[in-house]
Amino acid sequence: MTMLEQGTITIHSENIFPIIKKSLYSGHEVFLRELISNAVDAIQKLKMVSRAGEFSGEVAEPEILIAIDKDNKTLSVTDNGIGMTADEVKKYINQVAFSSAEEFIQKYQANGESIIGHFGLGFYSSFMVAQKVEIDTLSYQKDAQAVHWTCDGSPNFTLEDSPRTQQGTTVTLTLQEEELEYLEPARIRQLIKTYCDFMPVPIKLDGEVLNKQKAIWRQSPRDLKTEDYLEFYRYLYPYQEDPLLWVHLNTDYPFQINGILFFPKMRPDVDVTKGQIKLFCSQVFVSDHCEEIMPRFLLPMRGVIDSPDIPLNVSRSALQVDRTVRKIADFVAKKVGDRLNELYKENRSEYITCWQDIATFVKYGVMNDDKFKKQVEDIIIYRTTYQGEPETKPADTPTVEVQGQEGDPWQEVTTKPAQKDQQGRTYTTIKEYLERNKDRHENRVFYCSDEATQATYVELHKNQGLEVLFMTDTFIDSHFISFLERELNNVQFSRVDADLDKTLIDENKAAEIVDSTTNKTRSELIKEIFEKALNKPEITIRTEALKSDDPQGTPPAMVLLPEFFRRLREMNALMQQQIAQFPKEHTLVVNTSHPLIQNLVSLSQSSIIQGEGQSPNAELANMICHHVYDLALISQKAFDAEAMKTFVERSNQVLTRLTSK
Ligand SMILES: Nc1ncnc2c1ncn2[C@@H]1O[C@H](COP(=O)(O)OP(=O)(O)OP(=O)(O)O)[C@@H](O)[C@H]1O
Repeated sequence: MTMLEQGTITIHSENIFPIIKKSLYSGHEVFLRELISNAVDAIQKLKMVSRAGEFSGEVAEPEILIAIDKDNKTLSVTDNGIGMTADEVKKYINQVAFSSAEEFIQKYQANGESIIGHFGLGFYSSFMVAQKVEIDTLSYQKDAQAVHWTCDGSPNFTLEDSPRTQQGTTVTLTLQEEELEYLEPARIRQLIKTYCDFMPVPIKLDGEVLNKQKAIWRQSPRDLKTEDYLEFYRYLYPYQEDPLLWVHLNTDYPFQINGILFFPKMRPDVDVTKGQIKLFCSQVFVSDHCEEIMPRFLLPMRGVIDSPDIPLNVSRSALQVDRTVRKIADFVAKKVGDRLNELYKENRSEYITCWQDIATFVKYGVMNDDKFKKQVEDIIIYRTTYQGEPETKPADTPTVEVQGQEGDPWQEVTTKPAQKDQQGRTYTTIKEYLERNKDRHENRVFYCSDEATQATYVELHKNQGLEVLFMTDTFIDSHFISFLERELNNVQFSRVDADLDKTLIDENKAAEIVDSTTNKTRSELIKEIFEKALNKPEITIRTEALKSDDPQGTPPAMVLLPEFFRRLREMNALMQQQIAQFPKEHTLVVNTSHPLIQNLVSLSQSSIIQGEGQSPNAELANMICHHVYDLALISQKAFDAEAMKTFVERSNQVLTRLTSK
């Protein structure tokens, strides 16, 4: 192939200039952020040259002054930084996209100070709001001549000598008619607060310092106390409850990232899909939407991330695919995982206190991020009915302390970290649960998803020594249970009201014959009584003698919802965005050991003697069957308005009947 020509693409500044002015940044207001960033850079650069011994003069107390002149419609920003010579203005200002940063950093090796600007574009954002921009500047260099640069928004500029005697730079914008809002001090204050609050130089308007300056995330965690973190959190999120836990990010390699992430107290009104972390670039606020940068499961966290390595001038959707951004997201997730592990190992009781607030997003993270899962899977904890091992020495052990040997059981108990929360409730991991219960019910986990409605069932399990885990987070736990079942091969989760474990049933009592004429067992008789009274074919009546030292302590009847069918219903309901209704088809377990049920058998039998039909005892027995069933439903909160009305009416009738004897 013959090459016809080789060359450089030419850009006509007349055409490109309007595009830069209009489309460089999405919001006009960022021009102020850009000008102030340049001013901060100029001040930092002066410090650097001074340190390098290249500036013999006195470095004045750094400051940035904003001045508003309503009559002339001008807004100006003055710094006492490095200034520019005529040559520098020609080089850095007249050439768009030419920044001095690289050269500067290479020459002076930034030491603590970081330079914000990098692209050589920021300054031109002032044309988004100004019809004319002027620069008046005097360089720090010996015998420098001050210069004045003017540009009216066309690609033409003028550069002339200036009478300025003060070292530094003033940029003056004559605002366009439609941008006069930037002449309002309140608007300027608000912009400084938003974008420049943590910049390390005081920014003044009418003598008043507008910014906080202290960016504690740039400090070493070693120099910060708990109160510093809390004060910072309160500053960022006023009127919110204090956070329980935070992670201080502080790294230079492979990318630079600083920040503090707080785990907020979880409240039902927190929108977990909306990021609340503020994104900074070298202490300059960029955005409070960092959805593209943070792993989704960490979105509910709050705080600050500051990184000069996040490309800020590209579109936000491009951010999601940016490799550095993805690496930063992984890094943040890893740091969060590390912090949780550290707390779990070093301060278990604090971990447990925090758990309620962090559980949701830890679980969400585990389900969505494989690396995070590997990091934290062993520190996911559940509240349990297990009371833990004794924490104090048993009474019969000698009071004199003997040096424990390895493997000494007493030593192991006492050195085990605390597993209880402040209310004395015990927590466990799933591995500990499975290990502890493997002889009684291998690979089976009993759980409770709602303490109020499943209280009876939990009690029943507890009394028989079956350990129940509380997985009561409606938002995440049902998904998490399915996830765990997939992860932990062969392990099955059964809700306490799904079925009755054989350990809960007294098998011997079932076959006891109580009706000599018909040879029916008590169980058969009770089943018949209930089937007849309720007359609901969709309900399966099952009779069991529930084990207990005190039969009064067990319920006379309870409703069971088989695990598989219940989950299926819940899933269907979820897909149709409805709340799962209580299923019509369910099992009613009648407890044949309960005195009430035994009395019911006697009552029913006496009614037969009295003769069937409308005998008063038959009627009462019938009412009691309904009542027992209703009580079982009530404890599952499975009543609608109509059922509640019937229940109250019947309660009154039963009581009237009983008191009339
Ligand atoms: N107040 C100032 N004092 C001294 N030099 C300045 C000042 N403002 C701008 N400059 C010079 O002009 C150059 C270009 O500025 P500009 O804001 O366009 O880009 P930048 O700050 O380098 O990068 P960015 O586009 O990321 O803001 C700067 O690199 C700096 O050398």
